[in-house]
Amino acid sequence: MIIENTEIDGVNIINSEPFCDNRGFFNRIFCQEELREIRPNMVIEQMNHSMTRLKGTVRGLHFQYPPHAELKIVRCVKGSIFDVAVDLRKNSPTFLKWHGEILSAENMKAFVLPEGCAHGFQALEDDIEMIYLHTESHFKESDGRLRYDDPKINIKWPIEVTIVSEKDMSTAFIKNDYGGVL
Ligand SMILES: Cc1cn([C@H]2C[C@H](O)[C@@H](COP(=O)(O)OP(=O)(O)O[C@H]3O[C@@H](C)C(=O)[C@@H](O)[C@H]3O)O2)c(=O)[nH]c1=O
Repeated sequence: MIIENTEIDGVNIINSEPFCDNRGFFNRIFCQEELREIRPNMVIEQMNHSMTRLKGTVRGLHFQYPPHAELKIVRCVKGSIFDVAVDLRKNSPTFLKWHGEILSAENMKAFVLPEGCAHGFQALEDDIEMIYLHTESHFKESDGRLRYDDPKINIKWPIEVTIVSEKDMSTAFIKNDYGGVL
């Protein structure tokens, strides 16, 4: 696994080389030892799988508030997506900045989002599938959301937005005195 940094501290890309032969491939998704430089002794509490039917659909932006703030590692295992991290750590030099990356079943990249960053993505084709690894379980009461189209973040989604869930559409826009998450 080769770990790349981005302009947002703690937001990393993990590149991996699959073992290929005439049967297909074998690829490592998580290795505590190899990811030690990101987080020593990382404990994965939950793993989730989602499918998104329609190209252009946006899910997000989501995070969990403390005490259940979590690190997430996400991969696209079918199709391709535009994946986004937004920095919500108020003392960070990149507060409210975002980083986007194309993840696909083909490029096998994983995106690491640390505690205090929101996550969202857009399906770049129909029937995409995502795998998530989480260092915290899901806590409904710690659910945090931002609008995918918040002008204070101004994410440039690559294609026309087709579907957004009702819950995500009913999220409030950021106020002027927004204090962040961490
Ligand atoms: C996120 C989540 C949802 N759920 C339930 C709640 C709800 O009834 C149903 C669907 O939830 P949502 O509509 O929030 O699903 P979705 O919009 O796909 O939420 C996901 O979005 C992306 C961007 C992320 O980063 C993920 O961590 C997750 O928040 O699944 C769980 O049981 N466990 C979970 O970890």
